[in-house]
Amino acid sequence: MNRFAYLVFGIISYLIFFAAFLYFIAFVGNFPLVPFTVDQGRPILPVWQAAAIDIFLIALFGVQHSVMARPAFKRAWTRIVPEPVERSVYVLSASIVLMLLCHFWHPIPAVLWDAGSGPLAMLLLAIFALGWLIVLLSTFLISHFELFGLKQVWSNMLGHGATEPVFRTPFFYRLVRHPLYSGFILAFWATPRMTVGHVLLAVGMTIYILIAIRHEERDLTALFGEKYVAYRGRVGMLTPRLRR
Ligand SMILES: C[S@@+](CC[C@H](N)C(=O)[O-])C[C@H]1O[C@@H](n2cnc3c(N)ncnc32)[C@H](O)[C@@H]1O
Repeated sequence: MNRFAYLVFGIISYLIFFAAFLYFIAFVGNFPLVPFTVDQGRPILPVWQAAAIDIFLIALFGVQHSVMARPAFKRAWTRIVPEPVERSVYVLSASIVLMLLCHFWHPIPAVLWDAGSGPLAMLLLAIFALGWLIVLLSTFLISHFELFGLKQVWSNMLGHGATEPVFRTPFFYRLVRHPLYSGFILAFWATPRMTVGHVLLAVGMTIYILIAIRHEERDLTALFGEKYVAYRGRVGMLTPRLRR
């Protein structure tokens, strides 16, 4: 019974994540498909008031992601939360924090650049789309269903134990160590019309990504040892390394 309940919980968490992810693409891209976007929806507040709220939301996102992903937190947390659903609880928490960010975000409308609607704007939109595509593809390259907790609840349903983490370097991962984060950075920065609010989101998320990489690489080095150290030595972090 528990196994089935965990599986249902895992599937529901995954579906909520997917809806939040699609919403977030529309939010960053300012698509009028959703009520709140980075530049539209909430009333315009004085700049410092809006900036304080937005920075708090980015920090909340960063803290949730960083703290709940650490091995020490997971060890303590799985004394309360059953191990098979630990990742699904993480995914659900991350989705809730992402939706809070989208819902309470306050635009700061001053424009920093505007490429209009010509070829440059098209190019920036294409880079934006490419960024999200890289994010999605990267999740499949390192194991989409494990990253989002479905593999864990399914293995548990079949009565298998937890699987050991596997070090993978397919495709993009041969060029850069963090393609998923590179994709996010492209998606945050590539916009035909950059406002102060949007640049705050892009800067905040880029800082978060740089901090996340530090923590993630420390954990990966502890987990995979020399193999990861060698990989780090030969492959660039967010952009391919130019050979001499
Ligand atoms: C949100 S994903 C981001 C992956 C990577 N940082 C990127 O930007 O493509 C984070 C998870 O991927 C795992 N991970 C990162 N690089 C990996 C690799 N080369 N092989 C297997 N797992 C990896 C980390 O341990 C972590 O659980």
